[in-house]
Amino acid sequence: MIFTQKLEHAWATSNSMLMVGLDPDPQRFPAELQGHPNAIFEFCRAIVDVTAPYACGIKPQIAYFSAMRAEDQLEALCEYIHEHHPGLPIVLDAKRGDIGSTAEQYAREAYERYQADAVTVSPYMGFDTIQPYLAWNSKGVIVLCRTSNKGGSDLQFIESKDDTPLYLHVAGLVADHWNTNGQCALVVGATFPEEIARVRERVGDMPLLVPGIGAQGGDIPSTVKAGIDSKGTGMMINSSRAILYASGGDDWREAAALAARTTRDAINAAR
Ligand SMILES: O=c1ccn([C@@H]2O[C@H](COP(=O)(O)O)[C@@H](O)[C@H]2O)c(=O)[nH]1
Repeated sequence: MIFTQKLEHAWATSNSMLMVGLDPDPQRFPAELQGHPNAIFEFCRAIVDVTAPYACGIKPQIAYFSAMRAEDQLEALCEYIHEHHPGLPIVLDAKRGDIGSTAEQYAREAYERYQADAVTVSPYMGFDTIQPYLAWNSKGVIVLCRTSNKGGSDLQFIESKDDTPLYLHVAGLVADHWNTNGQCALVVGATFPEEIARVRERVGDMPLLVPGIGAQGGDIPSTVKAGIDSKGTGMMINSSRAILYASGGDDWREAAALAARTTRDAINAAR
């Protein structure tokens, strides 16, 4: 199944637009996992198992694994998700961007090594750096557009051709020229609902990956109202730390499940 079909299926079967982010920080792990040789895998596996019923997908952020020399644990985790939660798309958050020959290797890393359904990429170096990902025509390519951090405005608000801010120019480029096979999605931060609405208006029903609720404080009702598509779905609204570390005590699994369920419900209440 291609990425967008898998995502549409996940939205429908889970009745959820919540994407659970995996940013595993061993210093914040519960006592029972301290010193465990595969602590990152075990922590993430438990989080996936308890939150899967409330999620439309899982987004591991690769830096949290590679910084800890835990790429093997990420590989094992992706295999585990495909085997035990086959309907859940995996979005590898890697924000790659490099010349074509190197991009080919990044694409193999994401889609072959980690078996990701989609990967995040930067548009900064242009179309020839995105093409190697698009060549994997069953996979998703999620392009940074209006990021959730304050400093995103430094570049993304610069006025490009015909006075359009750069983030909207990126949205238009992806919608009109790069998305020939329906594989693309855009990253738009929940911390900027006005820009979410402008991007939605520009790109029609293209899926949006929306980080920035939870720990970054984005408002769920305004995010949903701004980004919902014509079918009443269209968003992967990510929350990582607010779910992963909902409790540092023995009840960490239950607390993560509750945080995921409550977030899913808050998103649905605004649809
Ligand atoms: O614009 C962006 C793009 C990606 N991210 C990533 O999403 C999560 C957010 O984590 P929280 O704990 O929910 O704040 C993290 O992996 C970021 O690298 C983003 O925040 N903003």
